[in-house]
Amino acid sequence: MNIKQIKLHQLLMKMKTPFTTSFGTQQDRHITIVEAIDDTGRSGFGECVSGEDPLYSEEFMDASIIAMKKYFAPLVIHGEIDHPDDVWEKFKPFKRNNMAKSAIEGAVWDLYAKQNDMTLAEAIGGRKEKVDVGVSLGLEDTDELLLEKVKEKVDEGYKRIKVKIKPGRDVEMIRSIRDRFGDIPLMVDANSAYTLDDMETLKALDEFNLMMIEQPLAAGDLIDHAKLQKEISTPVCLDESIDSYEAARGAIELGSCRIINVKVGRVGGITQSKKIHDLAAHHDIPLWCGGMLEAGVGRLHNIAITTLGNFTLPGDTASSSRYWYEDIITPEVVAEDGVVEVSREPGIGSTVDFGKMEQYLQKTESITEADTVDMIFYD
Ligand SMILES: O=C(O)CCC(=O)C1=CC=C[C@@H](O)[C@@H]1C(=O)O
Ligand SMILES: [Mg+2]
Repeated sequence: MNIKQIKLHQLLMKMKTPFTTSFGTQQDRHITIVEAIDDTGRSGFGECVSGEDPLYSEEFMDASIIAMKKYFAPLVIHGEIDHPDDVWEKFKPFKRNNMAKSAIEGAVWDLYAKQNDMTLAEAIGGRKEKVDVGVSLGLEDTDELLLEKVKEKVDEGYKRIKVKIKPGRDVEMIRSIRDRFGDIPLMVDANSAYTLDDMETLKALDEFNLMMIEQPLAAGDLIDHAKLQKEISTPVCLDESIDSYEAARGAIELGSCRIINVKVGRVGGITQSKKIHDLAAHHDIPLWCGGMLEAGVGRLHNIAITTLGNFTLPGDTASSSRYWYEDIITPEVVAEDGVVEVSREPGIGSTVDFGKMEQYLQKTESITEADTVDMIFYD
C-alpha cells in the first residue's frame, strides 16, 4: 500500500450541549484525526475515539497520541502492508491500546478502499445501501428536561432512543418516558453504575419492555453479567466489557449478554470488528454500532461497519448535527427519519474538509519513514 506518512491532526471540538453519563459530564471533545498518505499523495482517514480521561476505558487521548507516534504509525510506514488486515498482525505484539491501534488501522482501511476505488463499506464486505440509526441521550438535571429531549428525537424519527441511567435516576425516570411516549423502541445504558447488590432495581426495569440494558455492571466483567442475565428478562447488552474478540467469545459462551454493542475503537479496529461480527452471527447474537461522541470521520467508519449483515439493531450513529455546530466533513452525516444513506463515493465517502477542521485544530504531528519504532526491546 506504500504508506509514506502518517499525520495526527489533534482537534479540540465543543459539543452543542454537555453530555452526562454515570461517570461524568463533558462538553469539550479532544479528537485526533489520523491521515495515512501513500506514495501518490492519496490520503485515508481514521479517528481516535479515546476519552479525555481514563473513565470509559483505560485509554485516554494523550496516551493514545504517544502510542500512535511511538509504535503504531511507524509500524504501518515501515511494515509491508498489502491489505488492511495485515495491520492487526503488525500491532498484535503490543498490548491493548485498542483505540490508538484502531485509529491508525481505520486510516489504512480508508486509504485501501480509495486505492481500489471502492467504498469503505464494500472493502469491509458490507452490502447495505442505508442503515437505521438511533440516538443516545445523556442524563439531564431533571426528568422533565429529559422528556423534552426524548420528544425532540422521537419527532426527528430516530429508530430507537437510548438514555443513560444511574442509581436514583432509573426506574421512575424510565416510567415517565413510557407514560409519556408509550412503547417506543427504548434502551438504557448504565455505563457500569450498578452491581449485583442492585438486583431489585435491575429486575424492576423488566416492567418496561426495554430493548436492552447496556453495560449495567463493571467494565470487563462477564461472570456477574451472566448471573444477572439469568435473573432478568431484559436482554443484557455489553459495551465496555467487550474489548477484544476473546472477550466477545467469553461473553457468548458464558451467556453474559444477548446483544453486543460493537465500537470499532474499543475492540482494536475494523478487522477485529469483522471477526466479532462473524462470531456473533454464528451464535445468533445481534449487534449494533455504538458511538464515542465522534466527529464525522469516526461517524462514517461506524456507518461502514454497520453495513455488515449482523448489525441488525439501530446504533448510536446520529446526525453530525446531534453534537456539532459544524462537523469536519463535507457532506455531513444526516439521518433522515432515522435512516442514513451509505455514500457511493470511494472510502469513507465524504471528504475531510480542512477548511472547517482548521477552527478546531490544535496541532498536527507528522510521522515519516525517518521515524522508527521507538522501543527498548529488539527482536
Ligand atoms: O456517540 C454517541 O452518540 C454515543 C454516546 C454514548 O452513549 C457514549 C459515548 C462514550 C462513552 C459512553 O459515555 C457512551 C456509551 O457507553 O455508549
Ligand atoms: Mg455504552
